[in-house]
Amino acid sequence: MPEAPRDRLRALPKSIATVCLSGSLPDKLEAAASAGFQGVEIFEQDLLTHDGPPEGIREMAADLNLAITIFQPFRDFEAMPEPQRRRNMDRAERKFDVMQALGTDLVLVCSNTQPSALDDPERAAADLREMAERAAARGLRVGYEALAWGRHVNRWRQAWDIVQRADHPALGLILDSFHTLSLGDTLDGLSAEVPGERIAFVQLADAPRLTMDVLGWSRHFRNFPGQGELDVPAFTREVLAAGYRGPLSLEVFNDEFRAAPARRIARDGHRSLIWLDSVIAAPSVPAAPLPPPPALGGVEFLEFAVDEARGRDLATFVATLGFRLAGRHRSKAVELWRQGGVNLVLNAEPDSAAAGHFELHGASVCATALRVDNAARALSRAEALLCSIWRERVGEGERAIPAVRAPDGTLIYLVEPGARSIWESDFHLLVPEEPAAPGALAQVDHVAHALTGGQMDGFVLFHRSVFGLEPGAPLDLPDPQGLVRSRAMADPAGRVRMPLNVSESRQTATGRFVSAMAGAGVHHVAFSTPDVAAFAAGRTAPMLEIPANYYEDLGARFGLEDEALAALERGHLLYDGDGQGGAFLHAFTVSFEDRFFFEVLERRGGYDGYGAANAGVRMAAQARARPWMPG
Ligand SMILES: O=C(O)c1ccc(O)c(O)c1
Ligand SMILES: [Mg+2]
Repeated sequence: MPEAPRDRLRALPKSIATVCLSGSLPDKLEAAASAGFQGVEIFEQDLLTHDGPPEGIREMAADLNLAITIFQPFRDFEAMPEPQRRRNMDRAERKFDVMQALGTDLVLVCSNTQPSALDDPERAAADLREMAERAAARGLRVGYEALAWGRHVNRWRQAWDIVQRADHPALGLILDSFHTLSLGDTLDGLSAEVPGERIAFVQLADAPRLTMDVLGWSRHFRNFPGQGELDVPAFTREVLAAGYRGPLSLEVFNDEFRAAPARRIARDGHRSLIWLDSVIAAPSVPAAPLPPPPALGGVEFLEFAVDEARGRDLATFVATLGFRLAGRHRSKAVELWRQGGVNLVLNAEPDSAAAGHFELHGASVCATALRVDNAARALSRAEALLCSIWRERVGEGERAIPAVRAPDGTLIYLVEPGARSIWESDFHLLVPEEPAAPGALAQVDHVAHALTGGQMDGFVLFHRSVFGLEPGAPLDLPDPQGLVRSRAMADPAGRVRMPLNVSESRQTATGRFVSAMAGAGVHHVAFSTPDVAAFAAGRTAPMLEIPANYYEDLGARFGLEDEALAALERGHLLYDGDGQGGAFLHAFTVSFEDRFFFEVLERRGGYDGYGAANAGVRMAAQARARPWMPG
């Protein structure tokens, strides 16, 4: 019986190129092994800069149980005129010496980029045949990869044509998802044209869609599968369908990755392959290697780390938005503030996860609780995806809520609907539920995060793989003090939404937040209401002032009546439309100590975005506004 693609992937060794990781070569090997990889690609540059013989690398890798899957790259080899041709053969022999010392049998030859290279597939094939013959004499193999910017060879079909012409058992084809997908090519037809055993090696990388030269794109902006916008799952499916059985190897050139701790990046890399494994499954495959992502029912609560004084201030602030004290924890210094389906937990309990967070970051969101259909299953998925799990100590009779630690160190609690709510089991509830006033806040619509440079890809992968949130297209938002890059994550039903913002500048709204917070965290929380006009009319919250010019322009852009514009302006409301009858009305509070702020919004007619068109106006207003101060 033919194996299902998914089962094949699970059996394939997972490898990562040393070029993905920061640090010395021993650091890189150690990080790859600790993240659970079985193999590494050794980049020549990492070997050249290493102070020690290749035999030492071989031993180090063996001690870590890492296979050296390939040595690379070997450049500008094929189809060179003489005398370079002869010199290249000598160069190859010297690389073979290194490979034997390293203990790897495969070398990657990438297609020639030299202007002097001949446009002659027969010559390219003859050169590769000779190289393969020399390799075979030592028990080694050669793989040929088309670089997307190769002088004459840049598509996998051209590389395969040359490999076929060379017709040597020690020469195979190397496929790299970036080179194929960046040119708009696919592997369609691969399994009909290339026998699996002729594929010598497979490299995987994703990337954001950028309009720039492909070399620069490849050298600086690749990322791990699931972090970018290329169809790496489709690519991988084709490779497996062709019968390839070798390693799947991550090869990512990325400036941010190379500036980040190697262990974190290696763990993200392994997580990306586990995720890939789960999404390439054909629907007909029965056994899931990963429990499916949870069905999400929204945000059950947000927990703020405070001390007693900050807790009082924050309570005063949220009261202006209509929240009421609804309960006190049975055994801890924790209050519940509630409105509609929104629960805000103010945690001032010493010696708790919240207290640790407060020490480090000050008043801020330390945990988000998601409503999930099955907490145990969600937890086992998270564990399989290399996440760390947290269990807070609980008092007698209180409910233990399991949590996953997010990449910023905050907790994500998993709350399952139960016979007794966590509020009933853990809190003395104070006020009975009342019917909602007009304009009352109903749900948490989205929780926006501010990230420090280099954190975006890790966050995207974490939320995509663990919770099944899908990333939207990356957006550039203009702050008066610099650029904010944004990407919104949401579950398919739109119940959990999480825009992620990152800024290189410390002066933008995002950058100031990250400075104030000493790290990444929740930047703002948006609440939905069925009637934002009623909210605005009855508001006592300190809202962000919006300049009159904004409303002038709005009238012109959307053809709104003067009456409607005046109402928006009175309510400090921003407006966006999706061109399909959907509309978005939203207003912002000033910030709480320049740390975080709240948004109140109404979605109409299926509007699915976040008012990105208004982000520039909001950020400029925030640059002018003073934070809210108690009293
Ligand atoms: O950027 C490069 O030159 C380069 C080298 C080797 C590879 O395998 C590759 O994909 C790119
Ligand atoms: Mg490659």
